[in-house]
Amino acid sequence: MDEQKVLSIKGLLDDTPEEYLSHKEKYENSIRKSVLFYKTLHSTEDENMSVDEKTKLNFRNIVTSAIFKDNSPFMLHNSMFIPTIMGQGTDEQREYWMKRAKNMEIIGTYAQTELGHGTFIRGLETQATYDPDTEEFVLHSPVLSSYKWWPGGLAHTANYCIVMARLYIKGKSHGIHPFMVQIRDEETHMPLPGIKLGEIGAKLGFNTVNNGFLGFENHRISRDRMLMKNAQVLKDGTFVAGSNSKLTYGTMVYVRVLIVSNMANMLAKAVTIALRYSAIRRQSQPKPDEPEPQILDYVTQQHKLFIAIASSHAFYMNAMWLWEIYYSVSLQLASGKLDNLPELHALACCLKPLSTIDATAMIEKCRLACGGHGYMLSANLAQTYGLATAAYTYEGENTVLLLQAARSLVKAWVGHVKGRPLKGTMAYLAGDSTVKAWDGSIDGIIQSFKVVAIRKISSVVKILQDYEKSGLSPEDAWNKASVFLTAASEAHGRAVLLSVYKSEMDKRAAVLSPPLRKVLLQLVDLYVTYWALEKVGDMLLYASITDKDVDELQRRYIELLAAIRPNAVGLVDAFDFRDEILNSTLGAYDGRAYERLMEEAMKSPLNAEPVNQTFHKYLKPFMRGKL
Ligand SMILES: CCCCCCCCCC/C=C\C/C=C/C(=O)SCCNC(=O)CCNC(=O)[C@H](O)C(C)(C)COP(=O)(O)OP(=O)(O)OC[C@H]1O[C@@H](n2cnc3c(N)ncnc32)[C@H](O)[C@@H]1OP(=O)(O)O
Ligand SMILES: Cc1cc2nc3c(=O)[nH]c(=O)nc-3n(C[C@H](O)[C@H](O)[C@H](O)COP(=O)(O)OP(=O)(O)OC[C@H]3O[C@@H](n4cnc5c(N)ncnc54)[C@H](O)[C@@H]3O)c2cc1C
Repeated sequence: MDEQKVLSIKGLLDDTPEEYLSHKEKYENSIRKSVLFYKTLHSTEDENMSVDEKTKLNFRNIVTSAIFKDNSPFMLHNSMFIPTIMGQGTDEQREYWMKRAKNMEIIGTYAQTELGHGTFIRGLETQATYDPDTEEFVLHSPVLSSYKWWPGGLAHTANYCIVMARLYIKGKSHGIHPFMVQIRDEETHMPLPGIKLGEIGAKLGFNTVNNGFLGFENHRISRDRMLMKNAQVLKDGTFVAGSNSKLTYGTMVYVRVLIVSNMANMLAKAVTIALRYSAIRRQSQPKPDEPEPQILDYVTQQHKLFIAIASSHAFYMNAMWLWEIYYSVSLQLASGKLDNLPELHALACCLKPLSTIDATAMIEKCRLACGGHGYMLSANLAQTYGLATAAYTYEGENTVLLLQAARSLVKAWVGHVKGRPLKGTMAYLAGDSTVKAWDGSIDGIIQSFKVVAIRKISSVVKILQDYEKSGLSPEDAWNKASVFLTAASEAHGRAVLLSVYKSEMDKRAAVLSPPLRKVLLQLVDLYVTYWALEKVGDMLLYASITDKDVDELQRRYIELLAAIRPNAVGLVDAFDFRDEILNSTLGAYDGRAYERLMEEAMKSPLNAEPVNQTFHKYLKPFMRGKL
């Protein structure tokens, strides 16, 4: 069913703006709409759809659920609960649980993070102790810090949950494994015995996702509730290890890839709002005898916004490219071939951080570009920022992931120096690490970014080796060099983002009409030129750019802004967001921002009466000196 039909469903859109609801009302309203939304979508699903098709439809669920201005309490059900069953369950477990989950007979979440640990998965404390006498696992939260904390939908929505817990058999720890746990009665929705559930409280955003906490008091589950695709516990308690303990972390890689495409979507929404508003907003009078210009004609405004359009395209192209790698590695993993998993992990550890760092910063810049009206919640820019900035932290905090990528880059470089061949997205590290003369072409600039990455990686390896020669342990050397390790990962990520965007666009250019090709390639040029100027220090240090070249780059950048200006509104219209999904007084297609701002203002409960009751209760006595 297309968005048109979905969005026309009565009751799906809010009469009372969510901003004026209480924390509890926001959640209850979001449940009401999520149920309406999914019922509508599921009522149209063709039962003959393959699982893959349905999964894609669920992706659309998640994406279109953005109309709630926040994310749905069902978000984790689709984005992690179902993918974990798919990726970590045996065929039999998949068959049973996927049917129930996809029909929404059960609602699930993914509980890994604890009050005391988020990044350090090996430090998780929730226990799953195997009892061979009863063929059960005993789930227990030994201390407060072991309570699951953060999972979306956990507080009041989900009745099942994938719990990542430390497996103990006969007193021995066998690491972290996934367990399917029913947490609420399917009829009464009451928490089951030995299970403590609750909500973690109000947050910067995600306030309808129902993030919760979960504690176990010796809660028993049957043996078949451990998802046993990658490792097994036999009836007698024998532990059968998987081919690679990190396969348990597979859902995280999947979601990190999903996040890159989601950042493309979030940034596209924000720049659509800000750019459309910039086209209708007129301000100041630089030329006395002319009317106030559109603020979009200020080059500083173009500088704030056009890079966001290009970045959304870049993230989308990189996400589609990364999805292809993900699917291919997933097929290889299914046949026991693991050797490309580290590279996929390293790529996700670069692109998820860079896309979330850039998107968060550019969404905030879109808000700032709208002046006072950008500060209104009715503009839906603050909420979009709140959703995007969460992705800096969840699914692997960005610094930690960049350090993970550095781990792979350092290993690859040390291996290369010893003569081991480099492969895949790291093959360029074997390339020439000096730029003879600055080549201001787009391909030349991208090559310079690769040189910057090579030089940063090789120099941070030298720093590590010098620290270790000085007597530091590898761990202390690593920590001491970690600022430059993350810088090396960022440089690698930049080189990947730029080169993939360019190459993916070049592939598509051949089938585009000449006018469309011209505009889209202008965005590629803008993106590459913008980042060369942003990283001009690295270019000066490693890519032999001169001050004359920089001057040329700056002039080219300004010309690109001017060239894109005539198509700017068309470029955001091409994202094709319906007004209901933008959900913004500033970004509506008809450009009636002022009327919409007033309409929304009048919905404030305070405007229901001309004099608020506090005047007579407090103000008047106060002003008469009688308080
Ligand atoms: C409205 C539209 C919405 C659209 C959808 C958008 C997406 C929706 C997302 C839902 C929103 C919110 C939900 C959020 C959920 C969560 O946050 S779930 C919890 C996520 N938590 C994490 O990601 C924890 C991060 N920590 C880690 O990944 C690991 O602990 C870490 C990488 C830090 C490694 O820790 P260490 O203990 O230091 O190291 P070790 O465990 O020994 O591992 C190092 C070793 O293992 C390899 N490795 C690590 N991780 C992986 C992996 N995932 N895959 C493959 N390999 C992995 C690593 O390369 C090292 O290998 P080496 O050979 O030893 O070098
Ligand atoms: C909106 C939101 C939704 C979430 N949803 C879920 C969910 O559904 N399910 C779930 O399981 N979890 C969820 N999480 C939790 C999320 O996965 C964790 O917050 C995340 O993994 C970071 O862990 P942490 O919070 O413990 O931060 P920490 O790891 O404590 O990070 C704090 C600081 O310490 C630094 N740091 C930590 N380790 C290192 C290191 N080794 N080297 C250098 N610096 C380090 C970090 O860089 C950071 O600056 C969610 C979080 C948010 C914000």
